[in-house]
Amino acid sequence: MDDDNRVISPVAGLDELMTEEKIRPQYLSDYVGQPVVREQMEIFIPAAKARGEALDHVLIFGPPGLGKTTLSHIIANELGANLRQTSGPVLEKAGDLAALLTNLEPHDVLFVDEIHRLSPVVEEILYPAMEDFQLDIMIGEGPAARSIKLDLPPFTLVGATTRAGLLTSPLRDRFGIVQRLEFYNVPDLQYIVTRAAGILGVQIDDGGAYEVARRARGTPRIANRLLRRVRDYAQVKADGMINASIADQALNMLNVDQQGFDHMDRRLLLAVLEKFEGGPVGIDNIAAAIGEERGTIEDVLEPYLIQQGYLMRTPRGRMATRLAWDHFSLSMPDQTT
Ligand SMILES: Nc1ncnc2c1ncn2[C@@H]1O[C@H](COP(=O)(O)OP(=O)(O)OP(=O)(O)O)[C@@H](O)[C@H]1O
Ligand SMILES: [Mg+2]
Repeated sequence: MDDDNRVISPVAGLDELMTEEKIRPQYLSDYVGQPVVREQMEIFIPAAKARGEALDHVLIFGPPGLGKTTLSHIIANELGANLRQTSGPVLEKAGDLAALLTNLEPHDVLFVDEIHRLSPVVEEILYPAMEDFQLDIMIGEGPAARSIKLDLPPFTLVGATTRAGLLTSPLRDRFGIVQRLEFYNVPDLQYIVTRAAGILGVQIDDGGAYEVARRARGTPRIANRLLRRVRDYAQVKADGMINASIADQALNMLNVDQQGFDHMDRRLLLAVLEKFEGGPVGIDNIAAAIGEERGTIEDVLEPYLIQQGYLMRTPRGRMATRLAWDHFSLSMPDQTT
């Protein structure tokens, strides 16, 4: 699909996962931005450690690329615990989860990515595991089937999801700590770009880092990816050094506009403006109009447009704001008529 090739797609590409590991912050002190999350975790983690207990279960939600996986790694590092990773769609059978749980050591962190995609049978197993560190599982089939109960070591479940609204409420209620990640501001992204450049050995000045940060859709993953593409450009078209003008030229070439929007963002906004007169228009109609899945629009495309004030969510559907009309130099229809 179109979206996979977006240079500003917040979703990680396969080739990207390796570089991401290299630049992923390891401790809270390198976790830039997210002041609320940091402040809270800097209290909860040492407190649990001092009591010699497992940290309460943590739910992390936020759009792709904002640092959910990173935070889960940091939590394990800060606790000095092992991190076991899995994800909702991978755990097909109750036994898959049971195998993971019974192999945990006390105070380990079990990271379940895409936790909203757990199957109901697996989710059922998770409830007593989270609440009482108990595993309740059926062994065998038919008349010989019996249920067994096992004690589990105290552990911390860290769940990540792009939208908290996708979780069932019994699951959500079992998390003692809920952290919502926000889009990053430009100074924080500039810091992230500069730090990544240092690790990757890329030469960039403040103006260059600022330009990359400003056009990164509030998302560290995009900032780091734009940095790599701008580096290529600087290498071929200049002497390798990234300054504001090189960054600007490279980003223009990549079709990332001054606002950090790319063709997908523009297509969505233009559809709302031109095909639906600015809305309100239902999300399914937008999806049909731009040939994109509803879930992608909700998780990936619109959160940033909403946060930046270009799009609004209303009970009757999505509506473009004046900013959106102005961005495309279109005149807003008179609302009073
Ligand atoms: N707070 C941060 N400070 C510095 N770098 C960050 C921060 N958050 C994320 N990053 C960088 O952004 C990259 C993407 O972050 P991460 O993989 O944690 O996102 P995610 O929220 O798990 O995304 P997805 O929803 O796709 O799983 C990481 O490799 C890391 O380098
Ligand atoms: Mg992740």
